[in-house]
Amino acid sequence: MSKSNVIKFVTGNRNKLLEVQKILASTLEITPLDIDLPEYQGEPNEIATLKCQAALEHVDGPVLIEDTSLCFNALGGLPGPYIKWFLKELKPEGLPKLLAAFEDKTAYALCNFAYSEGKGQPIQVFEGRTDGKIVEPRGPRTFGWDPCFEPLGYDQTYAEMPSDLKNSISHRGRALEKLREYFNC
Ligand SMILES: O=c1nc[nH]c2c1ncn2[C@H]1C[C@H](O)[C@@H](COP(=O)(O)OP(=O)(O)OP(=O)(O)O)O1
Ligand SMILES: [Mg+2]
Repeated sequence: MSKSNVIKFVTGNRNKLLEVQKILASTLEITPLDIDLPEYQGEPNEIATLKCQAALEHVDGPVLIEDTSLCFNALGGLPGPYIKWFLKELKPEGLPKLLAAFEDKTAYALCNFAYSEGKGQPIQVFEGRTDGKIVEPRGPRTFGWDPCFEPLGYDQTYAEMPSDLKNSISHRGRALEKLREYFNC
């Protein structure tokens, strides 16, 4: 157990952490805690709540977690929160193949942050969504499915964009806008 008043952001994903730190910059102080939390099933907001409850078992004090989904409209929103396993097995080039039989290539990225001041305290969820489409991978393969996701209104994939542009329109950036509103910062 680590006790502190600063918010512990619990994630096993370094790229997420880097984006969150860059987006929040000096507005909200977070310190990372590298723990692989369980991968739950359910609706994205339920998953975020369960993940936050699990994180509260590791930390004494304020906790922040997030869970990310990539939802294909032609597949009724799947893979959704299970995108991690699809990406692991299929790699980015496999994702557009899932939609080969469909004309509709549209998709949306969802990010659900969950925050609690501590064990026994309420859990607040903040959701951000960015609509786009699934394309053949383009750009650096630095972060997950970024090369396959082209946000609506742009001709670059997330991977091809400068990070400031991605962060200004991304599912994660939009969810963190709500978190900042909540904290008034
Ligand atoms: O902006 C993103 N751009 C591209 N790929 C992304 C992004 N955000 C998450 N991803 C990937 C990571 C993981 O393969 C899956 C989400 O799964 P998710 O459980 O939320 O992430 P994770 O297990 O890597 O880290 P964590 O320890 O915070 O749960 O999509
Ligand atoms: Mg995870």
